[in-house]
This record gives sequence, structure tokens and C-alpha cells, in this order.
Amino acid sequence: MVLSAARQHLLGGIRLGACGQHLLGGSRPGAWGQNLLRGIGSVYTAAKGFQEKEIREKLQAFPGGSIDLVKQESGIAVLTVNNPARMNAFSGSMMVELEERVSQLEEWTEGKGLIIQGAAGTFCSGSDLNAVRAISNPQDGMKMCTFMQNALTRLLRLPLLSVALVEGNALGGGAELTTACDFRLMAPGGVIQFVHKHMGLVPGWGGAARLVRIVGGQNALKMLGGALKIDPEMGLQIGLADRVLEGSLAGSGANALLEAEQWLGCYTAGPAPVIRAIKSVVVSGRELPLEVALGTERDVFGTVWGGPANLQALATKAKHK
Ligand SMILES: C[C@@H](C(=O)O)C(=O)SCCNC(=O)CCNC(=O)[C@H](O)C(C)(C)COP(=O)(O)OP(=O)(O)OC[C@H]1O[C@@H](n2cnc3c(N)ncnc32)[C@H](O)[C@@H]1OP(=O)(O)O
Repeated sequence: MVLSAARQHLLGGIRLGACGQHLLGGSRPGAWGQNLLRGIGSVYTAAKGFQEKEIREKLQAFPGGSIDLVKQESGIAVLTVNNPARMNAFSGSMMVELEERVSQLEEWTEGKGLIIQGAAGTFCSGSDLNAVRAISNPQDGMKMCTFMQNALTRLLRLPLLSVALVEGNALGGGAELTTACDFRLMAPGGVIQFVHKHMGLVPGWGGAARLVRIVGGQNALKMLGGALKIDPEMGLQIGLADRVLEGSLAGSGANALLEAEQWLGCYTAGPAPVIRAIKSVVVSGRELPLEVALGTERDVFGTVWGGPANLQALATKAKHK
């Protein structure tokens, strides 16, 4: 399918430069403002019958793989889903580790961006089916899903601009993980597929709720109802993907990551307090009723107004030509 230049522009098509115009397809901060700036936004820990400690122990009984976090001087962290022998499926211990890494990122006050990737050139094939089989009763399933909803909600609310770097397959829970990032970059050959219907399931990690907000209800229904394989072209078309990586660079691990870092760097350039405030006002606008979001925006505005970056810009009489 040939996309018009304007459509490509809106969809973040591959012909735009790395820093091209990828437009989107005063007081002490109040509680929401403070929470948003700290990136803490758990709403699930009070869910009925949910004992985090109990489910954490249960999940630890299914070990394997790891979730690796590298925080870089650039302010961009890289989180790697690392279980290549199982196509980076999430073991129980990896679910627990993911939540721990999110906690570490919530405390990382210098951070501006985050890239989530899978090890060895493929993204993530969802839950480890061996663990799933062992806890395939409704009670345990509910607990696991609540734990992951909590972790992924907090991940999306981090005051960091986040990117899912999709090489290879993002299946089931792996597809859900991509929706817990602000942006999705797809390598040629990459696939995002909500395979849940084929498993007799629906998404339970918050992936359906987030998907509707990203691609709209019609597209979400088609993706879930048809368990559609979304390739990069289709991803761009429906607004699921923000960019397709260059073919020459993608598929070669470090290069794909480098390209993703360059892309993200266009948006994270600048002082951390400002970038974090940008993410915070977008999170509040995305999640809160308008009146509440406006209040939060005022709170966050108050953290940057008259701040060092603002004063410096005023002193240099910046022109925006
Ligand atoms: C919805 C949800 C939830 O919990 O809420 C979920 O995410 S359920 C999980 C949804 N995901 C799935 O159903 C993924 C099922 N797997 C696949 O479709 C396939 O394995 C692909 C991921 C497309 C890769 O196929 P390909 O032919 O390239 O490799 P392969 O099948 O030989 O896979 C390599 C090894 O990874 C393992 N493997 C792959 N995906 C796995 C998974 N999710 N859990 C446990 N092991 C998995 C395979 O069994 C195999 O192990 P051995 O070498 O030992 O045989």
C-alpha cells in the first residue's frame, strides 16, 4: 500500500528524518502532580483479594530468564526481556523482576527515556506456557493478571518517554507489553499479535484497555477478534507503530537499538525536569477527567516555571524559527 506523504508524516513513516517532525499521529505540586512527577501511579494494589506478597512468592516458583536494566548517562535506560531459549517468554520470576525494575526506574530522577527490547533479536512471546499450565485455575490467573496490570500501569506512567523496540515477535503478553510504552518502533519483519483468542483468552495485563486508546475500538476489535498479525506497514497504518526501522540497520541487534536510541534522543533532548514534566502532563491528560487533568497540568507547570531551563531560555532570548 502506498501512503500519501501527508499520511506518512502523520503516521511517522520511514521517510522522515530521525529527528523529523513526528507530530502525534505555580505552586507546589498537588498529590497527583507529585505522584506523576515521581512516576508512581499504582491503582491496583487495593484490588479485592489481592495479596501482592502471596502472588510474588507463587511467581518465584517458576524461575528462568531475567529482566535486565541498564541506566545510561544519556538519560535513556534499556530494559531487556531476556529468556531467549523460550523466545523471551515471561517466567514467573521475570514478572517479579519486571516489577522490581519498574520500582528502580521510579526512583531514577535523572532519567528521561526508556527502551524495552527482547534479547537475541525477538521481542517477547508472552507468558511462559509452562508456568501458565501450572497456574491455569481462575484464582491464580486473576492474581497473576492483577500483578502484571499493576507493573505495566506503573511502567506506562513512568516520567520517561518509553519505546518498545519490536524485532521479531511480540505475542500475547508480549503484545500487551508493547502497549505499556509510549511508542512502538518495529523492525522489518517484526510482528505484534494478540494471540489471546487462540489461547481461549482475552488480554489480562491491561493490554486491551491500552490498545483501544492507541488504535481505537474498531481496530482493537479486529486485532483481538482476528488475532491479526500486525506487520510494520499495518502497524503504521493503524497508529500502533510510530516508526519502522531502516532495513539496513534493523535485525542486527545493536544497530536496531542504536537506531531506536537515535530516534528517541530527538524527543529526550533537553533537561530531565522538562522532559519528565512533558511526560507527566501527557499522562494526566491521557488518564484523568479534564478538570482534574487541568489541575495537574498547573501543578506540573509550577515545577518548571522559573526553573533553570526556563530562566536560561529567557536569558538567551531564544527564537523558534
Ligand atoms: C495471553 C497470555 C497470558 O498469559 O495472559 C500469554 O501470553 S500466553 C502465551 C502466548 N504465546 C504463545 O502462545 C507463543 C507460542 N509460541 C510460538 O508461537 C512459537 O514458539 C514462536 C514464538 C512463534 C516461535 O516459533 P519458532 O518456530 O521460531 O521457534 P520455536 O517454536 O521452536 O520456539 C523456540 C523455543 O521457545 C519456546 N517457546 C516459545 N514461546 C514460548 C512461550 N510462550 N512459553 C514457553 N516456551 C515458549 C518453544 O517451546 C521452543 O522451545 P523448545 O525448543 O524447548 O521446544
